Amino acid sequence: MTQDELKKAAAWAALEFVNENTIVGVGTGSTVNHFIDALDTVKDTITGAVSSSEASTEKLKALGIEVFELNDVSSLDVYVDGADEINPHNEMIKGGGAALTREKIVSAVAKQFVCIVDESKEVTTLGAFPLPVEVIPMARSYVARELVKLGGDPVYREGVVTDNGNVILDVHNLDISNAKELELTINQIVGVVTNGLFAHRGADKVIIGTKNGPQIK
Ligand SMILES: O=C(CO)[C@H](O)[C@H](O)COP(=O)(O)O
Repeated sequence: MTQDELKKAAAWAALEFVNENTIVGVGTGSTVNHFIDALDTVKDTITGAVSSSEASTEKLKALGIEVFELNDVSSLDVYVDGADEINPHNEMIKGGGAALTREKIVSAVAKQFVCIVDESKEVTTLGAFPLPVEVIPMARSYVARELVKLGGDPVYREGVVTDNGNVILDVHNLDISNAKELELTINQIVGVVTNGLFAHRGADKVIIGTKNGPQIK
């Protein structure tokens, strides 16, 4: 099976966590795109969705799924999203698609975070995937120097502007043995909007697309 087929299998298995008459939190990325296709098959049973990116919003609306503003929704049963890496504690690196800030906001509102990944995303220790950090544009060089002090090698993701009008630094070679601590440390740097460590709000359920079928942990 290809990586995309494994992503698709994990995404469709997430329908199990979608309840009737609810608003579903929807993430961003190629795995989530499969989930949105799956959601299309049950769209008459749900109230609608809250989305974490312009890209997902566009896809949801094109299928006729109503997209609500997060400010108009007081709670979400479930948020379904992919990840770039996930460790055995269900801590993740996210933001490969530059949607990390809205993803963190929508997931904070949800009672349950269901992470959908193919098996290549499972790691023992986070950090082989460079950590995305969303930064206010004028703070880019300052934040980069501070990230170097933390042992990282930040690389400016040229040509990318987030849905919030900010830029992304992808930080290589960080020691992420303590993801919760590093998440807070990086958030303390002035000019950082969010970093892609989802450790304090990790996944509650993980659906892994494997060659033997989707496994739910
Ligand atoms: O965090 C994300 C976007 O900001 C995605 O969930 C992550 O990059 C995984 O993407 P894909 O499903 O395409 O592998």
